[in-house]
Amino acid sequence: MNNIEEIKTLNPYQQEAVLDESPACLVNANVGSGKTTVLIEKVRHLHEKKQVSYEKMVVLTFTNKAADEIAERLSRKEAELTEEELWGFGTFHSVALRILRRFLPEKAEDGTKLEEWNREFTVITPEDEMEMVLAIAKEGGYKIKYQNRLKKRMEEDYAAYRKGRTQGKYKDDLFQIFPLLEKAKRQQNKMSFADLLEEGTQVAKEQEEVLDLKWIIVDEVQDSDEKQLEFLEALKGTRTHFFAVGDPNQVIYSWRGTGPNMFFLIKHRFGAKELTLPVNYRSDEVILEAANRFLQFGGKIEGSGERGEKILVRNHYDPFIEAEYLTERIRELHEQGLPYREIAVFYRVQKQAEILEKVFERAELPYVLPAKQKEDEDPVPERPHMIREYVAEGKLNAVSGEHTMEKAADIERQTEEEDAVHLMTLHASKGLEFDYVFIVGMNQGLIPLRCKSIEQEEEERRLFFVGLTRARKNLELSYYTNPTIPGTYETPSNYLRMLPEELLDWEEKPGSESRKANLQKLRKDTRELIREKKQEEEEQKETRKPERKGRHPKYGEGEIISEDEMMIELEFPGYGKKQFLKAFGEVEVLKGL
Ligand SMILES: Nc1ncnc2c1ncn2[C@@H]1O[C@H](COP(=O)(O)OP(=O)(O)OP(=O)(O)O)[C@@H](O)[C@H]1O
Repeated sequence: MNNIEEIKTLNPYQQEAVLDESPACLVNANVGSGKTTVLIEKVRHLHEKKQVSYEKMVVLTFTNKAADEIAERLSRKEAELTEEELWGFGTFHSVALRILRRFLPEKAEDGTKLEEWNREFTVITPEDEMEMVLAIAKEGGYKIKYQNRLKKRMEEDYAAYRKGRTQGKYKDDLFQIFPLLEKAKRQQNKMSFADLLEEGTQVAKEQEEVLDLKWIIVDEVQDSDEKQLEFLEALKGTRTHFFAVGDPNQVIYSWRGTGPNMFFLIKHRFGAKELTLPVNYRSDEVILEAANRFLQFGGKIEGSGERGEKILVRNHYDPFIEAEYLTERIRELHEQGLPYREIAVFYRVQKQAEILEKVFERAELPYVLPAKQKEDEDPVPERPHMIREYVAEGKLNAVSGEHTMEKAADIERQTEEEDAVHLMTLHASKGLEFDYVFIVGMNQGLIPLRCKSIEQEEEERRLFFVGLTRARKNLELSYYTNPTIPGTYETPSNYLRMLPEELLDWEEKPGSESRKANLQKLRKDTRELIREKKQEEEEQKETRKPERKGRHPKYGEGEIISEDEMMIELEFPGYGKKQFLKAFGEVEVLKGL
């Protein structure tokens, strides 16, 4: 299908977005409304109909996976597309990196070390940067307090230093080390992720005329932070068109400068016209009605009108029992014809995967985890979200900073081919879709996590919204009676109560009717237990032998505790238990007492 035919299959809102040519346009899109579809069709339309060459476009995505998907779809139509042509297609960091590789000075031929970066720089991870700080401290005899928390301190304090702060809250030498670190990174030609973006912004500003971009297109713009915004502004010349799609309801990485407001900030910064994509093509009405309860911006999400099945809510004793249940349930679904790859299990914290993995492995149930998912999706949201794109896909090579399109496509194909259940955190589920979605651990204190602020609470709600809206047809939510993750309450999540009851098939619901019934049963059982116990005591009284006593010439009177043909044992006040051979006849058994 050529681009014109494909545009005809789009709905009028999508078509308007694809064809829009205003200098700046922001598409406020609902979840699952075809953002990716629009973005790809727009790029193709500009190229095929408007003769804009790919080199004059920058198409920024939030993950390498999304960038690869676009590049792959374009390559399918135009086999001879080169990586050079698509230099501007990628994440913010990878595009910044390519700009730097192109425009930074070349390495000095005579090998003299420069005080500035050259284009052969290597990219370092936050861990590498921390090692550099420790080396500088050791060499110069600088003091750093709380070294076990250095990584976190670096994130906060180094960012603050870059903004001009000269002293941190602890009385040590960390802020004196920062200028030395800056110098060392340049001398050693090493760049961190933050350097990539900052330096890339600088160079883009200087080279704006050379780049001469016709279009900047941004996906998931709601997740951009201040630094990324600066990069966009640096790239944009006076004649560059700006087109971005995003959904303020899906902001889930807001701890570093991003926030639901970013979407509206961008609109004003770029003086953008606003378009909408209201129709969700992904999920059935039951799922959308549930999702509507968690919508923070905009009106209702419109859907296809297909009703769908009720959302199952299930209670399991603990994560282990739950994992066993999931194994059986997933097997059952698979036997009914659902491919494993259409089933996903989402959880709030990475640790929850351990039990699932163990049980699935033992049961030989095929499953996959995201390529490289780790601490950045921890419950405590405090990592720079630029790391997310690096870690989420694991494709940005930390040394060269490059990722090849072929390799990425290979990885993609492999995952596509594998028929396996997807296990992932709610964070990692963003942008994906599955027929059947399980969200486990729906206990208060886990989903949502305990929050310290209203902003965090709102973000937790958006995160759950993202999770819910990944499902096309079926959703199953579950909570534990006996949760094992610290900080989790035994009560079901308030989010479950926020869902309209008529949409739910809630088994063992400890609310209203069944709760009353449970209480009544508990009372009845307890009464029965008490009655049984009393009866037992009565019976024991009846069968108990009357107390028997004996007398010993030395120890006096005592109680007979036990006796057989040979021995007799008595307990004497003040002397304790004593045993005697009956044959010696020392004990006189007292009758009738
Ligand atoms: N015009 C259309 N007709 C039919 N199906 C469509 C149309 N547009 C998009 N879709 C389908 O709807 C689903 C969601 O589309 P897409 O993934 O592009 O949405 P999205 O807005 O990027 O989602 P998210 O908000 O989760 O990031 C996909 O399965 C896509 O194929």
